Amino acid sequence: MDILSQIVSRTRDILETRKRELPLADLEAAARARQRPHHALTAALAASTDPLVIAEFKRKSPSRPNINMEADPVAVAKAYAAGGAAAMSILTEPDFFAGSPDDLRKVADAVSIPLLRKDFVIDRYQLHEAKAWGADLVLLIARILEPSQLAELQAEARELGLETLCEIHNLDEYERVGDTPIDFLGVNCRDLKRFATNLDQLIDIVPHLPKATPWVAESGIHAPEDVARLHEVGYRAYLVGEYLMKSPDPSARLEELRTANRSSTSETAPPS
Ligand SMILES: O=C(O)c1ccccc1NCC(=O)[C@H](O)[C@H](O)COP(=O)(O)O
Repeated sequence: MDILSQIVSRTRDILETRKRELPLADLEAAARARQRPHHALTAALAASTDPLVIAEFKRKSPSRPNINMEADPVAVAKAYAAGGAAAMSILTEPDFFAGSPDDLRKVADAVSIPLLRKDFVIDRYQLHEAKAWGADLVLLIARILEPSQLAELQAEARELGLETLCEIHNLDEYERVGDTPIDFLGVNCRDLKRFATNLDQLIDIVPHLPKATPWVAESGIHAPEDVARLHEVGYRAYLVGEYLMKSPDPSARLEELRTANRSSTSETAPPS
């Protein structure tokens, strides 16, 4: 079984338990009771043509067993907000990423930037969890969803007032998205068989990407030059985890990433 299948299988087990402990009706009531105002990443996108950094909180991952196990989500969130993060991504998957719902809940109470629940969403129950825990956006991974399921989750997310980042790794996965009206298209350049990242792949796929949906470059971004290169070919946002989580000064590194286009020598403007 590949790593994504293992994670999805574990996610199904976790969900079964959670649904028993908190039925959907009670979860919906908790989501309605949450007072946090909505923070839209689409609004940040409309307000600026500079690179938007979606800064990720991630203690570990299958490819990196120890990124920053001691990190405090609220301290990291405040550093990211101070560095000008357009949004923050928070892993809530417990077993493979050492994330938790509490990480998201605490951050939601501490900062006023859009928050992405980064998890392996396969069921509408998880959208309601995301809402109840304070998220503004959810990740939908094309490879683990049937096209019809993707469309249904997208529609329900929208009803709940959640924006969606739909992730693909290649063109076959993009086919699965079809006409589903996602808010952001993420291209993840991590090959989950070898765990290697390859930014060239993000560039090679560009001619095939839709012009009308903003693109998010995901994984393997470790320098302002990476952002500048991807910005030149039309990416608008950058999901960055390990590089920021390992830095002793994430605010400063983030600021360099989000202004990377200003030091770029190229005159090429990203497509609008
Ligand atoms: O990172 C992994 O090892 C991984 C394994 C299986 C599924 C997903 C995985 N990563 C999730 C991500 O997409 C990254 O956390 C995100 O793109 C940030 O990447 P990076 O900046 O390279 O930490």
